[in-house]
Amino acid sequence: MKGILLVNLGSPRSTAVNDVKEYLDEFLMDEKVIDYRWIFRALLVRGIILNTRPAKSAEAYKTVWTEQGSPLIVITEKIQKKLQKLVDVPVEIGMRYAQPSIEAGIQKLVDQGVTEIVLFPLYPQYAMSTTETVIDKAEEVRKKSFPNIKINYIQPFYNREIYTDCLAESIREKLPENFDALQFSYHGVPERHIYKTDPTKTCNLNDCCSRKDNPSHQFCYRHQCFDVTNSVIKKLGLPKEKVMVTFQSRLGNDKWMEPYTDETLESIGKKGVKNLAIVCPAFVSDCLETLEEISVEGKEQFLHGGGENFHYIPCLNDEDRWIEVVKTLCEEKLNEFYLV
Ligand SMILES: C=CC1=C(C)c2cc3[nH]c(cc4nc(cc5[nH]c(cc1n2)c(C)c5CCC(=O)O)C(CCC(=O)O)=C4C)c(C)c3C=C
Ligand SMILES: [Fe+2]
Ligand SMILES: [Fe+2]
Repeated sequence: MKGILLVNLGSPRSTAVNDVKEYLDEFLMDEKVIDYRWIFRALLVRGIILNTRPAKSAEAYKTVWTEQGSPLIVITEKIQKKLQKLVDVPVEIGMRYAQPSIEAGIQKLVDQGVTEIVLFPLYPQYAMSTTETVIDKAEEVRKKSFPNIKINYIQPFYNREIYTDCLAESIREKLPENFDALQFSYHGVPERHIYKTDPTKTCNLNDCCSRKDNPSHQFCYRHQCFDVTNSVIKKLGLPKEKVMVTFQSRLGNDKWMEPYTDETLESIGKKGVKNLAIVCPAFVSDCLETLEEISVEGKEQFLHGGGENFHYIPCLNDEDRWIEVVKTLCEEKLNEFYLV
């Protein structure tokens, strides 16, 4: 029997500082997120970051937390429920960090008689810190606890027409009538991650990411962000001069991909962008990074820098057209089981 596991990043179990600390410890001690040797990672995470960040992050989580819990988990559950109505195989969810874990999600499927799983990492673009770590974790769990099940992974879907059509339509409906610019703010990654995962060692984090057809693109997060932006603005008929791509949420002292979202928001008001629309297509579901960092902090930065109207465009969340895309991508992979 087949089944589907939807995997998202995960959130702390509550907004208590200790729960946030436990979550950040698991997240940041992942070698695909902070890719230093264990001892240096532990010194940085446990010796520095976890002393101050949990309290700050807990305050931020409090501002977005709902009665049902973390927005990211609540929305992932909504996607699961809607998808379950459209497909005739069991659908469960699992989080890369904290609960419900990937292991718990697989166990639920196995308890329903599932032996072949389509696992969907809910990230449009590939990154070592997203898709890759999800697959690593799922393989670790499979080998340890479920050696007899098969898992078929859905690959990043940034360049699938059904996805970019869906995103473009969603943005079109939510764009305000008047805006001077549309900003695409993607979660950032350290530049080092891009070089590290480039099998061709040709990406220079510059023009090569915007070039067409380069073998490095399959593992280039930066290219994949540009590709989504280009597809969407073409479908919306927007001129490039009205569009910006920036990268948010940097952490630590490494050089992260530029330009930075916060610096851009602080400066564009003075450059004449008074009415801004902003969208975050690295996330399929709204979460701390969109609801607090962009909608609250980002808005303040923009207004402080001379901007006047800030319009946040929500993620795809549980929109019906997005659930149809999820269904199609899952069904393609479910059908592959019949081919082997
Ligand atoms: C969408 C893709 C994501 C990438 C790429 C990514 C890389 C990445 N993130 C951190 C550090 C943090 N991220 C945090 C929150 C967070 N990150 C993503 C997604 C990506 N991260 C999401 C969806 C969320 C929100 C989770 C939620 O519960 O809503 C946090 C925790 C919050 C905070 O303290 O600010 C950290 C820390 C690194 C270091 C990294 C790449 C190396
Ligand atoms: Fe992150
Ligand atoms: Fe590139």
